[in-house]
Amino acid sequence: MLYHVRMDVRIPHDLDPDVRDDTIAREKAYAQELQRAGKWPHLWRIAGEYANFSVFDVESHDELHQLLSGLPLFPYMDVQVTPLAKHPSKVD
Ligand SMILES: O=C(O)C[C@H]1C=CC(=O)O1
Repeated sequence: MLYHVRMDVRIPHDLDPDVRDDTIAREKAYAQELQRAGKWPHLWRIAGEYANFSVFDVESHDELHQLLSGLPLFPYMDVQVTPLAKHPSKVD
């Protein structure tokens, strides 16, 4: 199942810089692990924003929720999920 996900990162300005840097480093490692596993096939920066458009390829809503809620930056993100269905005009 494919899901389009928009993540807007909103790290509080008063967060300890060491905590911020560690969280961002752990986020990168986690994101790259999921990409290598084929679960996160698209990750694009939204130009001019601390936000991304992503596509996740997972088995279920529950798996998506588990992966998203495991993001180290999850407490500092607004996340919008859109389930994707096949378009009837798409050429395979
Ligand atoms: O920077 C972001 O868009 C947030 C998040 C998504 C992947 C990652 O490494 O950080």
